Amino acid sequence: MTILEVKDISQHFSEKKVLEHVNFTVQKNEIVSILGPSGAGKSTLFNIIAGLLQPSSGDILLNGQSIIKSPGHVSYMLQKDLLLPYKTVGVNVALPLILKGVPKKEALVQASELLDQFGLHGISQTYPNELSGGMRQRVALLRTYLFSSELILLDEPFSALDTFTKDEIHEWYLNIHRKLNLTTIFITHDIEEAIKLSDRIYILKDHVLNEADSIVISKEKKDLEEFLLSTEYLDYKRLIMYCLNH
Ligand SMILES: Nc1ncnc2c1ncn2[C@@H]1O[C@H](COP(=O)(O)OP(=O)(O)OP(=O)(O)O)[C@@H](O)[C@H]1O
Repeated sequence: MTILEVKDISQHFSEKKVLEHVNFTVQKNEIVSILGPSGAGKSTLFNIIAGLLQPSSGDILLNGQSIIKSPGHVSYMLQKDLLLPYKTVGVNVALPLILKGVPKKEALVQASELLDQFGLHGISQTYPNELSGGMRQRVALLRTYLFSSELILLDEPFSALDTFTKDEIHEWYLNIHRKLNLTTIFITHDIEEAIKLSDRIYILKDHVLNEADSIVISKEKKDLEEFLLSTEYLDYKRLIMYCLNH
């Protein structure tokens, strides 16, 4: 089932052409990555999907309804976690519920349950600066989920983390994605991360991105470690590097 349709989006800033006839879809429960060189227009595309930027032309449909220049329909998380430092982790996670009008006490109970469910026991009463980078990102991801569960946009959420923490958080995210039935679009520069996490990869290059050029990653995600050592994985990597360079 198609959740998101990006229809013929073009974006020019004065004379500068950034996106030109971008067309793709995202299906329910997919993880889709958008890979592309620096300055290709990935964040611009996310800002358009998030309703923060009006494109020069084209349309964005969420479940068939246009969401052009209409923020609040999708959840959007940037590289920096933007947790409120003077609020506890529990309040930070509960914030979307409180903003939706859920009474604070009830919101805190729900936030605490969500933290417990996803391996973050006993940190509700702590403050963000008491947590490691990886833990902060997990807290921020759970908060992003509570903003709206339909579609989550993640702009390089793991790029500041070290390899070891990244590996752990990838496994963790795949788990919550599955359990919470999420649909996610990732922006990343990291080819390995894209192969590991995605069902499909789109490459944004020379202002263009087309549904027909998506790379489908068919893998048994049951054993991620085995997959990362397989020739199949290397073949995907080679293919993506070729697409980025030609
Ligand atoms: N508001 C704006 N006005 C003018 N130019 C802009 C504006 N926003 C983005 N750009 C330009 O559009 C191009 C694409 O920027 P964007 O941030 O979308 O790329 P990106 O692929 O996300 O890059 P990176 O991977 O480095 O974050 C850049 O050349 C940038 O300078």
